[in-house]
Amino acid sequence: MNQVGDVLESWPSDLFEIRTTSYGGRACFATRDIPADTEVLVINRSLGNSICHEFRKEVCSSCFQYEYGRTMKVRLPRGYSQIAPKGAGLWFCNEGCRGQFLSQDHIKHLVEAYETLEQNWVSQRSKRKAEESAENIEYAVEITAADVDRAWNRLECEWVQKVALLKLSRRSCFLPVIDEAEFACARFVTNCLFTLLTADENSPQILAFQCLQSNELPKIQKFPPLLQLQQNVYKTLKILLPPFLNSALNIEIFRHILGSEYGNSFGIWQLEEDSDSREYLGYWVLPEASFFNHSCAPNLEKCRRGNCMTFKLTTPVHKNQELCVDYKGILHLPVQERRNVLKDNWFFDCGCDRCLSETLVKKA
Ligand SMILES: C[S@@+](CC[C@H](N)C(=O)[O-])C[C@H]1O[C@@H](n2cnc3c(N)ncnc32)[C@H](O)[C@@H]1O
Repeated sequence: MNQVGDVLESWPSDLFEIRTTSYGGRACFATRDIPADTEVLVINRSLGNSICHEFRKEVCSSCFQYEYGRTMKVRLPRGYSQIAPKGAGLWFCNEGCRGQFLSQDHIKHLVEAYETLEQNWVSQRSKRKAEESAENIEYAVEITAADVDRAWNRLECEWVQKVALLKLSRRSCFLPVIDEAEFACARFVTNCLFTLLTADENSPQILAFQCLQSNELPKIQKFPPLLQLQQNVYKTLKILLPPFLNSALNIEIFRHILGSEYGNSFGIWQLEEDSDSREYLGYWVLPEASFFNHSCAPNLEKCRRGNCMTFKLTTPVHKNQELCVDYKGILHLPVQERRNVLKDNWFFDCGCDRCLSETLVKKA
């Protein structure tokens, strides 16, 4: 994986740079005095996104518009009926959004891949019902890094190599029956592979992605069934993805996509409502925005406009001051509760100035 130095060469903003901190890995620091309300970063393309299963017909696949439970009106145009007779699980709020989505280079490969996953999802319906009631798996108490590596090595040696020797028509016997979470995850990884194949490999987005911190181990330790979920998704994609996207799929990239997703994704929230009543529609990964650390006294606010995300200063900052966001909407909580939320969800002990000063006051 790349070093941050490579990312900085083509960094999209000259207002801040990435440096290593003493308390929490890398973070972003202002390169000059900057006034309040400045947008320090604007991102127009995600590495990948995932819409929660229950919202997939109700959220625009292009701008994430959500209209209070109404199914989106616009589907793929007639010209796509050959490669995507079931509509590839894509819904749009209007033809402009559909046009924008379909205008991406090589988009037919993504549509074809989504359609294949969609057809598999529908065809497994009856098997899924039978499996759901049969499931009763026990998991080890504490999984180690070596356990995770071993599980993937086993999959590579015993499953990938065996399936690769089979004729295409025989491979479907080795398809796992997947559930909603696995289906959504398969679409997310497909979306990421598409971006990795079609974006400029020297773009800040791709270079930043390669440097993202992975939280694979703490996440699997906290939710052991995830390892099985990931392997089911990998098997599904290895068998079903058409050649263009399959050419980019290997275990290393797959683990990095999911490992980095766990600590670096941003929620996609309904826009029209306030923060107490808005729906959580899904999430997306924005690698260039993933070097902002959390602070319980942040100076940046995130704002989504359609499929564009901006990071704007809420106060003026001085040269060398750190630029931070609030990861979880927890600023109103007492210090120990904030720290528990961050530890449970993001696996870190918050080292921000506010936590340090409030903890010291408590101890004094
Ligand atoms: C989105 S990344 C931010 C960039 C990260 N520091 C890096 O080097 O890639 C989130 C991770 O940064 C670290 N981090 C962010 N905010 C922190 C804080 N307030 N205190 C300690 N660690 C923090 C944690 O390891 C967290 O999982």
